[in-house]
Amino acid sequence: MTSVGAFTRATLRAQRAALARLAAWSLAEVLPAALVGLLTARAVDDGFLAGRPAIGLLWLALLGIAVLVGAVGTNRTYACLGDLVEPFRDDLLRRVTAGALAGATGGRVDDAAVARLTHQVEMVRDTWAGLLMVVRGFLFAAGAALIGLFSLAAPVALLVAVPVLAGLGLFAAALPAMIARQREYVRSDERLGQVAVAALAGHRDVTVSGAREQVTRWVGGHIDAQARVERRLATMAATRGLSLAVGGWLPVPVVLLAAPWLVRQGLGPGALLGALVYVVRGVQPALHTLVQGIAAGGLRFTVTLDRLLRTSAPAAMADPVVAVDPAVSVDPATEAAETARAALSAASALSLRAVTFRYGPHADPVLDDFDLDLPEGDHLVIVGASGVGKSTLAGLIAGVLRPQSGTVHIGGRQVAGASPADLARRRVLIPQEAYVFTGTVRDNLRYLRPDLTDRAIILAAARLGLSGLVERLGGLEATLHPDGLSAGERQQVALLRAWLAPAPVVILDEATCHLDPAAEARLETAFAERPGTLLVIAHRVSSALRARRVLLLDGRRAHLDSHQGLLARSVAYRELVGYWAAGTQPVRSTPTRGRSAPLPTGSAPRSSP
Ligand SMILES: Nc1ncnc2c1ncn2[C@@H]1O[C@H](COP(=O)(O)OP(=O)(O)OP(=O)(O)O)[C@@H](O)[C@H]1O
Repeated sequence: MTSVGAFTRATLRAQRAALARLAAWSLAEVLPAALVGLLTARAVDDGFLAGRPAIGLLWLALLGIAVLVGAVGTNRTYACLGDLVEPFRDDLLRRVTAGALAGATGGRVDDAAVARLTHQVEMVRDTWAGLLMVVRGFLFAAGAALIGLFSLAAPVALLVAVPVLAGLGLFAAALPAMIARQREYVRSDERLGQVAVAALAGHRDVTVSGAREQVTRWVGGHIDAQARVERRLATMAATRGLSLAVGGWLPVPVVLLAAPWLVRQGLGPGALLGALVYVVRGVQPALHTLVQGIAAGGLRFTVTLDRLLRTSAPAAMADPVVAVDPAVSVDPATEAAETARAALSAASALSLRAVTFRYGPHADPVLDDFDLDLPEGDHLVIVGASGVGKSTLAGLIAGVLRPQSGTVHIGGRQVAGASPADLARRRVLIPQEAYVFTGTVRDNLRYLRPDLTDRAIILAAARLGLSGLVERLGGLEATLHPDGLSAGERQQVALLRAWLAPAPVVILDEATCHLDPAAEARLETAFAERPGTLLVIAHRVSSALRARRVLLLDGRRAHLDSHQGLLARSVAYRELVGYWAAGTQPVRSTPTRGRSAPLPTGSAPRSSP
C-alpha cells in the first residue's frame, strides 16, 4: 500500500513545472512583505523624521506599487494551484476507483462505496490545495520578512530568527503526536457511529432480550472513549498555542529589550520600527497561518488520505461472499489464526480469590470462599450437576456477576469496576442462548471488533467450518433476522463472533448445546487452538476429553484434574460421566454446597502445578 508521504512526494515530483511557476508568482506575491520594513524605515528616517515629508510619502508610494505587484502575484498563484491540485485529484481518484472495481470482480460494483470514495477524494483535494497554499505562504512570507529584516538590520534578524526557529521546532516535534491524536479521533468517531447504528438497528431485539442495560453500558463506554480522545486532542491545541507564543510573540519583547543596545550600535528609530513591522506583519502572521493551517487541514489531510489509500487497496475491497482465493500465498487457516492472535493484547491468566457469591442477601451462597488459578493459555472444562453453580462461576469470571466478597482477576487486573469496554477487551462470554441482533451478517460478526476486514471474517469462517453458514445466510451483506434462525445457527454466529473478538479469555457456557457432536468438536477444537485461555461449561463428556483439565463442582467440594485423573479419583465424576453416557444430566443433590454445606475454605482447587 502506498503511504501518504510516498504518494504526495510522487505527485509533487510529477508536477515540477507547475511548482516552479507557483514559486515564481509567490516571489511576486511576497514583494510587499519583503519591502515593507525597508521602505517604512526609509520613509521615517529619510523622510518624515528628517523633515522631508515628500520623500517619506514617495517611499510609501513605492510600497503601494509593491502591494499592487503582490496582488497580481496572489491572483496568479491561484491559477498555478489548479495546475497542481487537479492532477493530484485525478491520480487519487484513479487509484480509489480502480481499487473499488478490483474488489468487485466476480461480484457487483459497490456504487455507494464508489460515491463515498469520490466524495472523500474531493475533500482530500481541497485540503491538499489549502495545505500547499499554507506551506508555500509561510516559506515565502517568513523568508521574505527575514531577508528584508536581515538587509535592514542583521543583528535584529538574528535576534528574531532564534525564537522563530524554536517555535517551529516545538511545532514540528509535536506534529507526530497531533497526527496520532487526530487519527485516534477519526477512528473513535467511526467506531461510535458503528456502535450507535448497531444499537439502533437491534433495539427491538435488545429490548426483547432484556439487554438494554448491557447495551446502554456498551454504547456509553464508546461515548466515554470518544470524550477521552477529544480531550486528548484538545491538549494538542495548547501545544500549538505554545509554539505560536514562542515563535510569533517572543521576538517582539526580544527586539524591544534589545532596543537600547541596537540604538547604541547605530540603528535609527525608523530602522527599529521597520524591524518591528517585519516581525508583526511578516513573521508572526506567516507562522500563525502555518501552525493553524497544518493543525486544521494538514492533520485531516494526512489521516483522510491515509485511510483512503488503505481502503482503496484491492484486498480490503474484497466482495463479502467471494470464497477465499485458492491461489492466495498465505495459508488461510494460518492467516485466520493470525487475525485472532493479532487481536489479543491483554494477558489471559485467571485468578479467583476467596470468592463468595449468593443471589440474594438471605440466600445460601452458590460459591463460598472459592479459589481458582488458571495459567495463561489453559483449556478448562467445568462440569457438575445441573444447578450446582457452573453458569454462576462463568458469570463471576466474566464480570457479569459481582461477588459479595473475594476478587476475580483476568490478566492480573481485577474484573470488578472495569468498564464494559475494558471487560470486552479481556473476555468474551457466550451463553447457552446466543445473542444475535437484526442487522447485517457482517455487523453481527464484527460486533466485538468493528475494525475487521471482510477477508478476515471470511477466513475465520473457513477456519471454523462456517463458510457454508455465512453463504446460507446470504453473505456478509445480508440482513439477519434472529427469528428466522435456528437456535444452532444463532449459536454458530455467536461463536464465530467470539472467535474473532479481541478478548484473550473465551467462556463458552453450553454455547454449543444446539449443535451436533461433530460441529461441537470442530468448533471447540478451533477455540482451543485460538491463542488465549478457554473455559467450556460442558454439555457432553467429549468436551471434557478434549480439555487439558476438568473442574468438577460437585456441591460440596471442587476438584481440578485431568479427565483421567478425575475418573480415577472422583466417584462424583464417574457418576457424572455415567449420566452423560446415558444421555441424561444429573441434578444437584442435597445437601448442597452453598446451601446446607457450603464449600469449605481451601477446598477449592488451585490449578497451578
Ligand atoms: N438469577 C438467579 N436468581 C436466583 N437464583 C439463581 C439465579 N440464577 C441461578 N440461580 C440459582 O443458583 C444456583 C446455581 O445456578 P447456575 O445456573 O449457576 O447452575 P448451573 O450449574 O449452571 O446449572 P445448569 O447446568 O442447569 O445451567 C441454582 O440453585 C440456581 O437455581
